[in-house]
Amino acid sequence: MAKITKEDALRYHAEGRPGKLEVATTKPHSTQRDLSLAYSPGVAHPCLEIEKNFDDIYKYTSKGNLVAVISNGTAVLGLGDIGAGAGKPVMEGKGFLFKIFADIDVFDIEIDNKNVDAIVETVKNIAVTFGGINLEDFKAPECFEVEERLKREVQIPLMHDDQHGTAIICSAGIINALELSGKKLDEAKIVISGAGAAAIACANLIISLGAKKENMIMLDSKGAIRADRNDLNKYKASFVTHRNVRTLAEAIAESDIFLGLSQANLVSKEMVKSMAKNPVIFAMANPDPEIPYDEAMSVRTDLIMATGRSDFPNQVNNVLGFPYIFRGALDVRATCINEEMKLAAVYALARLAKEAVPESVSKAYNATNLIFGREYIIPKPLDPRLIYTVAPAVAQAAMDSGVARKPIEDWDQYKLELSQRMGLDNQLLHGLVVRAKQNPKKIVFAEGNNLKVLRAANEVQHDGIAVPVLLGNVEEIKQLISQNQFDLNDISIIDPHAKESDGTRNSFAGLIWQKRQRKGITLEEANELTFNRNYFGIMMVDTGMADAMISGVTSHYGDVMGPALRLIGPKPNLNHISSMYIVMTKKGPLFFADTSVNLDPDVQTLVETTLLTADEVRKFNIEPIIAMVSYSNFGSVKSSEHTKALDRVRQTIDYLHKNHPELIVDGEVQMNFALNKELRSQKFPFTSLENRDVNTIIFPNLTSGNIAYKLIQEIGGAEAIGPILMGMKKPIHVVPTECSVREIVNMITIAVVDAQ
Ligand SMILES: NC(=O)C1=CN([C@@H]2O[C@H](COP(=O)(O)OP(=O)(O)OC[C@H]3O[C@@H](n4cnc5c(N)ncnc54)[C@H](OP(=O)(O)O)[C@@H]3O)[C@@H](O)[C@H]2O)C=CC1
Ligand SMILES: CC(=O)C(=O)O
Ligand SMILES: [Mg+2]
Repeated sequence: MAKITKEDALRYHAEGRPGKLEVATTKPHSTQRDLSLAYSPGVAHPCLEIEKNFDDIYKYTSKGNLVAVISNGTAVLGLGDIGAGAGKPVMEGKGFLFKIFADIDVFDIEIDNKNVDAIVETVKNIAVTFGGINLEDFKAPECFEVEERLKREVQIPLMHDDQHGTAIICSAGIINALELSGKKLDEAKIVISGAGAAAIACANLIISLGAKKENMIMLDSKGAIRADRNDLNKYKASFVTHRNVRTLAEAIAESDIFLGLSQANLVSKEMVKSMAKNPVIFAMANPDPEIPYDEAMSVRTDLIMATGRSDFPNQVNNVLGFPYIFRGALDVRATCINEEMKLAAVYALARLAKEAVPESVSKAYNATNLIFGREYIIPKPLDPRLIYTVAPAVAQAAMDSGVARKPIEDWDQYKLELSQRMGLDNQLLHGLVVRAKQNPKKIVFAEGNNLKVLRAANEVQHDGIAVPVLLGNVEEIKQLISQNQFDLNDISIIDPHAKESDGTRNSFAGLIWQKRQRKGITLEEANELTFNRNYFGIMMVDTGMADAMISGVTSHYGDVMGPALRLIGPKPNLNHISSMYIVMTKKGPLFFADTSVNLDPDVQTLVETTLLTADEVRKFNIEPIIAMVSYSNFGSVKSSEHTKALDRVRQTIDYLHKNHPELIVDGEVQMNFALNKELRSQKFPFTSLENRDVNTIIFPNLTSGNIAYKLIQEIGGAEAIGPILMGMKKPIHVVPTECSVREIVNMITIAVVDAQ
C-alpha cells in the first residue's frame, strides 16, 4: 500500500463538505403533505404513542439503529490527551466505520470535561436518544469508573471500545497465533506494555481464556508494575509482578508473547531477539506500533507479528469488532454487552480466520496469500462475512445469557437481512440457495485445476449447495487444495487421462461415435475427444453420471457450447437453445434474453426464446412481465426494407398474442418506456403490459442484448448472473472467462435448481 502523507490526510478531511459524516433523511419530503407528516402536526402522533408506551420509541424513531460515539479526548489513539475537539476526527471516523461496516448510524459526541461525575451525568442524560453507547478514547484509570457506573445507569448496550473491542480482537488473534506457534496460553510468558484502558482489558480477557496472571508482567510509563511501587491505581495493582524486573528489556527476555498497548517505538530489535522461540508480538499502539512491523520481522523468522496498522499483515484493530458487536446487540435490543457476548465475538473471529477467504477479499487487498497462517491470523476488515458471522454470534450469546429483549426467531432470515443491509445479497439469490440446499445436485467442473473454480467448488460444497466433481490431474488438484487449505478432502476428482478412466472413456467414445458417425466422426476421433475435459464432462451429464456441467473459466465459449449442442442438443420440441442473464438491479431482478446464443434470430427463434425465458423466470417464482424492446414504440417507425429486425419483433408479438394469450408480453417498445411504467401508461395506455413493472426484456438480437447487460453491469454497478442456457436437454453452463468466484457460485446454484 502506498504511504499516506500528512497532506493526503488533511486534504481528505477538508475537501468538499468538511469532515466525514452528514445526516441523511429517510422519508419522502417533496410535498407539503410530507412536511406535515414529518413535522408538525403529524409528528405529534408518534410522540403521544411513545408517551403511552416507551418501547414504541424503537418503532417510530431512529433510536434502535443509532449509536453515540462519546469521547473526552484524553487517550486519543496513542496521541494521548489532545482534548475533546482534537479527538473529533477520530470519533467521526468511528461513526464512518460503524456505517460502512454495519449500517449503524452514529452521532459523535465530544465532552469537554475530564471529571468522572460530569461525564457520567452527561452520558446518562443523553442515553435516551440512542440504541447503544460506544465510549471511546477515555484514558485510564477514569475510563474504568466511567464505564462501570454507566453500565449500572443505562439499560442499553454500552462498551468502552478501547478496553473491550481491543481485547476481543487481540484475544482472537492470540488464540490463532498460539495455535500456529504450538504454545499453550496457560503456559505462555506474557509481557504487556501499557497499563491503561486497552492493556488492562486485554490482560483480563486473555486471563478468562486461560492465561495465568502469574505469568504476566505489565509495564506502564514508569516501568514494571511491581509490588514495591506506591503510585499504582487499583487496576494496575492487581497486576503486580513478584519477579525482580524493572525495565521492558528485562521483562521481555525469554517471553512468549508481547502485547503492546502503549506508545510507538518502545521495543528494540535486541528485545525481539531476546524473546523465547516462536514468539508472538502484537504491537498495537496507534498510529505507530511499539516496533515497526518490518523491523521486528527482520530480526527473526520464527516470529508471528501483528500491529494495529492496515498496511501490514495481521492488523489487530478494533474495527473488526465494534461494528458487529453493536449490530448484534442492537438487533436483539440487548440491555448491555456482557462477558458472554464478548467471548462469542472472540471465538467467531478466531474461527473465521481459518475459513477459506472469499476472492473479493483477496482482490481488495491485492493478496494471494490470505490463508490461515503466520501472515493471516485474523480476518481482514473488508471481509464481507464479518457482519453475518460476528453479529449473529453476539446476538445469540445475548439471547442465551438472558439480556436480549427482542430475541431473533429466524436466523436464516436474520443473516439474509444482514447481507441485505450491506447490499451483499438479495432475495432472489437467497431463495435459490435455499432451494439448491434442499436437493443438492452433482455438478461436474470441467476445469477442476483452476483456482477460481476450486474456490467456488469449496464454497458450494461447504454450504451444501452442490456436490462437486472435479475433472483434471488428481495430484495437481490435491496440491492446490492443500496449498489453499480448502476443505475438499473427500471431493471426487476424475482424470480423463488416468488409466482408471479408460472404461468410462471407451463407453463415452462409443456414444459419441453413435451420435456423430453420420457427421464424419470416426471411432478413433471420438476416442480422442474423450480426453478433452469438456467432452468428458458433457458425456457425464448426458449419461446421468452428473446432473450438470460448469465450464468456461479457461475454455472458449464455442469450445464448450459447440460440443454441448452437438452431443446433447435442444429439447425435442425446440429448434434452438437460448440464453438469459439475470441482472440484479436496485429495483429487483431483471431477466435479459437472448444475450449469448442467437446472433440474428428469426421469428421462430424469438418466439422460442420468449417462451423459454418465461418458463425460466417462473422457476424463480416470479410471473414474467415481458417487453420486447427495440428502437420504436408500437409501430412508431414505419416498416420498410430497412426494418427487418423490427418487423421480426412485431411478427413475434403478433404470434405470441394469438397463440399464447396467457403470456403478458408486448412491444415493440423502447427501453425507457419498457422500464418506466408511469411513462408508458401515460403515452401507451392500451398495451397488455398495463400498469405493471416489466421484469423480462427480450432483445431483437444478440448484439443489443449482450451490450445492454454489460453496460448495466459496468456503469450501473449491477450484478449479472449468467449466461443461463435454456432449452438444452441436459444442463450445461458456460461462465465467462473473466467471471468472479461469486459469479461461478451463483451459476452453480442456478444449475442445481435447474437440474432439480
Ligand atoms: N489496535 C487497536 O485496535 C487499539 C490500539 N490502542 C492503542 O493502545 C494504546 C493505549 O490506548 P489506551 O489504553 O486507550 O490509552 P490509556 O491512556 O488508557 O493507556 C495508555 C497506557 O500506555 C502507557 N504508556 C505510556 N508510555 C509508556 C511507556 N513508555 N512504556 C510503557 N507504557 C507506557 C501509559 O502509562 P501510564 O499509566 O504510566 O500513563 C498507560 O498505561 C494507544 O496507542 C492506542 O492507540 C487502543 C485501542 C485499540
Ligand atoms: C483503534 C483505537 O481505537 C485506538 O487506537 O484508540
Ligand atoms: Mg480508540
